[in-house]
Amino acid sequence: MYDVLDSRSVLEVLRPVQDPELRKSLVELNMIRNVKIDGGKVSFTLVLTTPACPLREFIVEDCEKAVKKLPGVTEVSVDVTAETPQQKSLPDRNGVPGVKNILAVSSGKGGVGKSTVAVNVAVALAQTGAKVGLLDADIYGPNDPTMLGLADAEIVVRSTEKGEVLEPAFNHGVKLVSMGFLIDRDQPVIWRGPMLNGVIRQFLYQVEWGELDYLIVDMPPGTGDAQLTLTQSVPMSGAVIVTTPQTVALLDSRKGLRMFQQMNVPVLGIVENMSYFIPPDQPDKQYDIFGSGGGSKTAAELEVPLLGCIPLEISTRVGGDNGVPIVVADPDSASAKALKAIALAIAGRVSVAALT
Ligand SMILES: Nc1ncnc2c1ncn2[C@@H]1O[C@H](COP(=O)(O)OP(=O)(O)OP(=O)(O)O)[C@@H](O)[C@H]1O
Repeated sequence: MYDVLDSRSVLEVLRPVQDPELRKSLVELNMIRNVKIDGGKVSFTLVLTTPACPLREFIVEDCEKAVKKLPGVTEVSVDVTAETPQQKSLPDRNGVPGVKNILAVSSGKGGVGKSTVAVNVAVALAQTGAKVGLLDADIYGPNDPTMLGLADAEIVVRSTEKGEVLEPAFNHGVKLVSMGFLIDRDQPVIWRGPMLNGVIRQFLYQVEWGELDYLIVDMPPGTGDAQLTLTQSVPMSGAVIVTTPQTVALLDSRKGLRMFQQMNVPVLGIVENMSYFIPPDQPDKQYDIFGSGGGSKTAAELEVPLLGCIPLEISTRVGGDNGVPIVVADPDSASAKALKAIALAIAGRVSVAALT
């Protein structure tokens, strides 16, 4: 079929290979670059659309199989890198310079594990090599500093030509700015709309976030001022809604979902947390403490994907309290595996939305 083994013939055999999520040719998406031939050895770079690509191995295997079909090929070497696409811009909302995607982690009611999901998803994305920031906008319970092992960190304010800027704290590969760094944890704070508005905008635009693939915003529970400020200020790549299997939590998450939809923020999906309890002394057992199947039912009803279900495990709570998220403390636990899969699913959906 091909007389000579050259970069053109390599690109031609790779042309039918598709990105399974984007359903387009890798060659046409400019994901194959730098093709080199050395005797029978073919090497090239595969540029994925996110370092957290859930189908990385699958795509590499497809490429290798296709190129090995070329006569004369003795070895195929694929160097995998990633370029996360910038989300689509909106005419009425300015993005944050250097930040490619802003994602909200939200919940209809408190205590469902929203911060646990936000922190672990952020760390799991960073573990894949993505550049990640976490903005803790949960003014009523800013737990992210504790969960990320930064309870005693102090935020640095620097004066620059552009005015004062905040330097985020950093741990487990994630940059963090939190209301918790600004308020005295033992003092109740009454936030009025404009004040809250100002702080959220400051956290978006006056923080030295640098280059980020993903800025994850841990929202306060409910559908109040913070949600409005955020969705009206910046273009958002999407929102993830955390719920538990109970009916009340599900009803509340429906409200949250509608709010994002009204603000034209794509809802990437629902995460069901505390889906079932795994006793530490009987890891093969499961108890459906809060019922079962609620997350998938709501997801189906509202026509959004269920991104995953996270069990209730003592080690997840301990990881949060100790500042070592479960995806770091016990990466092989059922919760960590679920959280890592959720992080990859989110990254995959964000790339698809940006490129289609
Ligand atoms: N899957 C889980 N297994 C065990 N414990 C969990 C799990 N998810 C969350 N928790 C624990 O439940 C408590 C509440 O979780 P978290 O703070 O993440 O919820 P939240 O929805 O952000 O709450 P708030 O509305 O107060 O901010 C924490 O102690 C956390 O460690």
